[in-house]
Amino acid sequence: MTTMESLIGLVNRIQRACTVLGDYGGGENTFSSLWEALPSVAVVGGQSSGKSSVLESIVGRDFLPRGSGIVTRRPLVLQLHKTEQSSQEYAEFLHLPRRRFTDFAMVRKEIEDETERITGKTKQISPVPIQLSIYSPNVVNLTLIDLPGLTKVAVEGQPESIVQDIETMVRSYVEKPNCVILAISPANQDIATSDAIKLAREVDPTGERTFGVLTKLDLMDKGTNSLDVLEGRSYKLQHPWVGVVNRSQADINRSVDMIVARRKESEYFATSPDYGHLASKMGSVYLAKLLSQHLESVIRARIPSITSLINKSIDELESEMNLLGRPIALDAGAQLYTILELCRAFDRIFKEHLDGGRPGGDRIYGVFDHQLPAALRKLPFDRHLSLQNVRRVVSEADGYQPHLIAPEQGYRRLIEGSLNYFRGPAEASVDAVHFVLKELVRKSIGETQELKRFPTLQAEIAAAANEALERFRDESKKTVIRLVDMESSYLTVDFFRRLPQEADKGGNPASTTADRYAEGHFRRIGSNVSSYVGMVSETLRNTIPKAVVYCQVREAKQSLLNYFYTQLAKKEGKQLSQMLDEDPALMERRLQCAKRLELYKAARDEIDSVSWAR
Ligand SMILES: Nc1nc2c(ncn2[C@@H]2O[C@H](COP(=O)(O)OP(=O)(O)OP(=O)(O)O)[C@@H](O)[C@H]2O)c(=O)[nH]1
Repeated sequence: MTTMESLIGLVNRIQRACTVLGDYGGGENTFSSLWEALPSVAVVGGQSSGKSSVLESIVGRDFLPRGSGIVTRRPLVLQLHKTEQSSQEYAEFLHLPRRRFTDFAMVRKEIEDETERITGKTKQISPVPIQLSIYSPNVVNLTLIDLPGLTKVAVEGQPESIVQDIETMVRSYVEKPNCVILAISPANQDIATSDAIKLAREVDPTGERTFGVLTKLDLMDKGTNSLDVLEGRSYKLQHPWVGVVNRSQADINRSVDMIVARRKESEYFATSPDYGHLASKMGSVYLAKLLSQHLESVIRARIPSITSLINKSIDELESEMNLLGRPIALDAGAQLYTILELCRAFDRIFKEHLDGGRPGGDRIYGVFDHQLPAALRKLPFDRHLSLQNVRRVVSEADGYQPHLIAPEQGYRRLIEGSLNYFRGPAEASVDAVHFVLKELVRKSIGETQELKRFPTLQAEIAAAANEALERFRDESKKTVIRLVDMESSYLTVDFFRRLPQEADKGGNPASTTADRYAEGHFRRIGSNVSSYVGMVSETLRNTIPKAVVYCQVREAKQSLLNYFYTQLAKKEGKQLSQMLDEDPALMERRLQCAKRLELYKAARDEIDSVSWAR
C-alpha cells in the first residue's frame, strides 16, 4: 500500500468509527470530537450548480438521488476506496454493514430511504450523516461530504426556515479549519453571484482551503468563455480552478454511461479552442486526483495534532473509567466484598468529617460552645425564683406550720422545680448533634466517589446509618436526662452549709418575727436557690457534652454500620446483587467510555502502523 492510500484509509477508518459512536461533530456530545479533528472535503454549491454531477463523475457512477426541490437532506459522507483493476465495484453503507450493493440504482434508493428514516417525509433536513463507502478500481482514495444545496427559497412542503437551516448546516462543516471546501459554481452564471464562492469567501477569505470548480462550461453562450475564472483573474484562490463538463440532462435521460461521459469530457477539453492549453488540468478525473493529493497532504500535516488529541482523550477517558469503576463481579463472595469495601470507603470519609480532615465536625463543638450555653442562659429562672413565686412555693411547702429556721421543704421544691428546666437544653443538645451527624452521613455518601454508581446501596447505607444514629440519639437522651435527674436526687450539702447564717447576716440579733417574713428573707432564699442552680448549670454545661460525645459521636465513629454489617452477612447472592444495582445512566456512560476508548486506541494503533514517507 502506498503512503497516500494508507493515510486516507486511516482517516476513513477513524471516520467510520466516529459515526458508529455518534460522533459527527456538533453539540450534545460530551466527548471531545475526533471527527472534527479529521480533515475532510465538503462539497458546497447552489441548487442545480452541478454538485451531484461532479460527485458522480468523480466516482464514475450515478448513484445520487435526483429530483426537484431539496434532494440532499442529510450530509452524505462518501468514502472512495480504490481497488484492484477489474475487481467488482460495490458500495456499502455503514448503517447496513455486511450488505454489498453492486446495483447502484439500489444505492440511490437506499440513500433516499435512509434520508427519510431520520427526517421523515416532512422534507426536513438533518445533520446526522449517512456514511457510504464505494470500492472501485475507477476511483482514487478520497472522502467527500455531500451537503444540501444552498438555496434561496423553500419549495413545496418545505418549511420557510429550511433556507437558513441549510446554510447553517453547510456552514458548520465548512467553517472548520480542517475542512477542504469544494466550491461548485456553474459557468453559465456570473461567478460574483455564486452561492458557493460567497460562502467560501466568508469562511476562508485567503482561499487556502477552497477548490473552485466550474461546471457547465459546455452550456456557455457561443463566443464567451470562462478563462477569466479558470485562470484565477475573476476570483483568486490559492489552488487552481478546475473546469468540468458533466452529463447534460439529455445525457442523463439517455442514461449515458459515466465512464463514457468521462471520456467525452476529456475529449471536450482536448479539442476545445478556448481551454485546450489547460486540458491536462481540467476535468473530473484530474479534479479527483488533485483533491486526493491535497487531502493527503492535509492529513499528513494534521497527524501530529490528531495524535495529541487522541492521546489526551485516552488519558481523560482512562481517568473517567477509573472514577466509574470496574463492572461488578457476579459471585456473591466478591459482591459482599465489594459492598464492604464501599461501606468502608464511606465510613472513612464520615470519620474524616468528625476528626477534622473534612469540615463539619466543628459544628458539634458549636453545639456545646454556643447552643447549649445560650439555651442554659435563657432558662426562666428569674420568673421561677421571683419574690412572688418563692414566697408562694415556700408557704405552700410550710403548710399550716411555717418553718422556724430555714424552709427545708421550700428550698427542695424550689430547687427541684428549677432543675426540671434543664431537661430542655439537654435534649436539644442531643437533637442538635443528631442533626449534625445525619448531615455528615448525607455529605459523606455524596462524597464517596466509589458509591456514585450504586444508588441502591447508597440508599441502604444512608438508611442503616440513620437508623444507627437514631439508636444513639435515644441512648444519649436517656443519659442526659439521667444527668439532670441525678442532680435532683441528691443536693450538694456543702453548698448550703457554706451559706452565711441568717442571723449572722442581719446585723440585728433582736430582729422581730415580722422581719422573718419580710421581703428580705424570701429574696435571700431566691438568691440562694439561684446560685445553687447556677452551680448545677455550670456542671451540666460540662457534663452534657461528655454524655453526648460518649453516646452519639463516639458510637457513630466506632460502630455506625456495625448492625448493617451483621445484616449483610445474612444476605443471599440475589439480595447482594440487588444492592449493587447500578445507575443505568452510569452503566451507559461506562459503556460509551469503553467504546470510545477502544476507538481512540484503535486510532492510535492505526496511526502508529502507518509508515510515514517523510
Ligand atoms: N450540459 C451540462 N449540464 C450539466 C452540467 N453539470 C450539471 N448539469 C446539469 O445540471 C442539472 C443539475 O445538476 P445536478 O448535478 O443535479 O446539480 P446539483 O447541484 O446536484 O443540484 P441539486 O442537488 O438539485 O441542488 C442536471 O440536469 C445536470 O445534467 C454540465 O457540466 N454540463
